[in-house]
Amino acid sequence: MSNPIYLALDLPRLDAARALAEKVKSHIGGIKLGMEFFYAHGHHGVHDIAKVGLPIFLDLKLHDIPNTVAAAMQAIHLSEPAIVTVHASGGRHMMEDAKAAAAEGTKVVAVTMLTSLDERDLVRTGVDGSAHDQVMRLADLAHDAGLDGVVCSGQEVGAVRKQWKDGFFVVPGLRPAGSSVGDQKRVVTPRKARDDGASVLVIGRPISRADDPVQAARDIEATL
Ligand SMILES: O=c1ccn([C@@H]2O[C@H](COP(=O)(O)O)[C@@H](O)[C@H]2O)c(=O)[nH]1
Repeated sequence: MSNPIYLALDLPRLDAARALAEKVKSHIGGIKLGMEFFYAHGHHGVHDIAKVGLPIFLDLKLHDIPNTVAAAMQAIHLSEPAIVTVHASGGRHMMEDAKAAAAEGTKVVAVTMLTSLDERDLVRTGVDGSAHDQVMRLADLAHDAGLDGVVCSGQEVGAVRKQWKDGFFVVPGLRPAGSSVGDQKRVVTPRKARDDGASVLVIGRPISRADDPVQAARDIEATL
C-alpha cells in the first residue's frame, strides 16, 4: 500500500518549503499546497515543489458561482494537480461544473465541514444539528454532483465511507497522541483515521513544526 501521508507545506518561503519536502520525502506519499502557498508562489511555485517527485494536492477550496469556479479549475490545469478541493457549500451546480472543468486524472473533492469547527460554530452559522449530520448531508450532495470524494474529519470518515464505498476521502485535523491541537477542533490520530477508511492523511504542523521533521514523519509513518 502506498504511503497515505500528504504533508501540508504551509510555509511562506518557497526555498524553505522545497527544502522541507526534500528532507521528508521518503516518509510521505504526497504534498499538499494550500492558499498560503499558491497565493504567494502560483504555478511557478507548484512546479518547483513538484520536482520533489511526489503527487501534488492543491487545497484551494474553491467557492464561488459555478462559472467562476469552472474557469478557476481550468486555470489550475497548468499545475497538473492530483487532487483539488472545492467547498461543498457552493452547491451541486458549482460542484458539477468544477468536476467537468477539471483535467482528466485530477480528483475533485469537496470540503464538508472544516476540522477547525465544532457544533457550537455550526449553530453560529445558522446550522442546527450535529457535525456528523452536516458532514453526511454535504457528502451526499458531493456524491450526487459526481465528485470523487470529500474532505472530512477523522470523526466522520468511517460513517461517510460506509455510505460511499468507492469514495476518496481526505482527512486533515490529525494529531499524533500527545501533540498540540492548535486551532483544530475535530481531531483524531493518523492511525484512527486510516483504520476508519481515510484515503489521504493530511498532516502539517506535527511534522513541519517539529524539532526534527524527518523523525516526526518517520514516527507517524511507523504508527500506520
Ligand atoms: O477541514 C479542513 C480542510 C483543510 N485543512 C488543511 O489541512 C492542513 C492541516 O494542517 P495542520 O497543521 O496539520 O493542522 C492545513 O493546511 C489546512 O488548511 C484542515 O486543516 N481542515
